[in-house]
Amino acid sequence: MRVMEKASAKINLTLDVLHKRPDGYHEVEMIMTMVDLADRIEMKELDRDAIIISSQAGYIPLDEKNLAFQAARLIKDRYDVKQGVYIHLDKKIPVAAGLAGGSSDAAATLRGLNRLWRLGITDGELRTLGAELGSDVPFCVTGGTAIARGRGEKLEFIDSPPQCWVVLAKPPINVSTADVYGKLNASRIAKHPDTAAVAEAIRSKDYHSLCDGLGNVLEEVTLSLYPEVRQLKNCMERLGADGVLMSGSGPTVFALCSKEKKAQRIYNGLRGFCKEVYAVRMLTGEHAAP
Ligand SMILES: C[C@@](CO)(OP(=O)(O)O)[C@H](O)COP(=O)(O)OP(=O)(O)OC[C@H]1O[C@@H](n2ccc(N)nc2=O)[C@H](O)[C@@H]1O
Ligand SMILES: Nc1ncnc2c1ncn2[C@@H]1O[C@H](COP(=O)(O)OP(=O)(O)O)[C@@H](O)[C@H]1O
Repeated sequence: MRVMEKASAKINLTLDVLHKRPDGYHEVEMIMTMVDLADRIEMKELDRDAIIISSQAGYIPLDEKNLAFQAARLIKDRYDVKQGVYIHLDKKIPVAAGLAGGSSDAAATLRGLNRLWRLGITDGELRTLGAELGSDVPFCVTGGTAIARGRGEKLEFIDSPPQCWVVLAKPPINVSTADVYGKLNASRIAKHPDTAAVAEAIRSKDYHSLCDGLGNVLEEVTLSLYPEVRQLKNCMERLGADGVLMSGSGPTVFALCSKEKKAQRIYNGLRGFCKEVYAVRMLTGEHAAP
């Protein structure tokens, strides 16, 4: 038997940090949504009890450091599955980019193995399992659009944003999420985004208020460490984007555009000095699941 799963990338439309917690994590409030850029995960039964990972991408770990491996091991241990699995990751989402590529692969692996091994685990239980693998994994299990709280695992699902183009650009630097959170002074954040206002803009399909409300408190850390991320933001603004923001801990920056022509112009304008540029659609309505 063989199953395939799609693992979509997420962007953060808002990302606020309320305070640092005693366990070292940060209490967040953020709006996450999926975009049409995805890895494909193939899972096949193995005739021996092992987890084998392969990928066409040369730059991700293929051992127990891979989040898909960790997801497979977790579900095997928790449900006492004696069968092995071969997992192939067709990577399209840039790595260590702020787009939750690894988290989405882990979530897709949980969904896929639940089907492959007919375990009958509910979506809610898969999200709870996912939280053991990483803060973004529960959202990636279900996809769509959600306000995430806690360390990211407490989810309130909301409507999809209005349909638009999303141009993503990742500068050639690697940013560590732990490092960015570690350098944030949570008690001295200059400007907090208004997540409730952005959620209301989404509910009322008010695209312009959505663009005006974009905000991410981690930008102040990543932009000060890597001036090229600020340059990229400025460049997207000059090229006429309706709204521009860094996703997650970065370094990927995204531009929202309602018009395809404008998205194309931004895409072409960025290609000159950034290798990893994508123009994709926001995933909305029935397409919003990963
Ligand atoms: C910043 C965000 C926004 O969506 O995304 P990315 O930039 O990773 O895509 C997430 O909060 C990242 O989630 P994720 O990448 O799953 O983080 P985890 O593996 O759980 O944690 C990595 C490290 O980040 C820090 N961390 C993470 C989440 C959180 N709420 N507070 C934290 O302080 C901790 O130092 C932790 O050790
Ligand atoms: N399946 C995977 N795909 C991508 N990266 C992975 C995967 N498994 C583990 N990693 C590791 O996780 C780290 C974060 O990757 P990723 O999830 O792409 O970043 P982000 O959380 O910033 O979006 C990288 O250092 C990468 O080596």
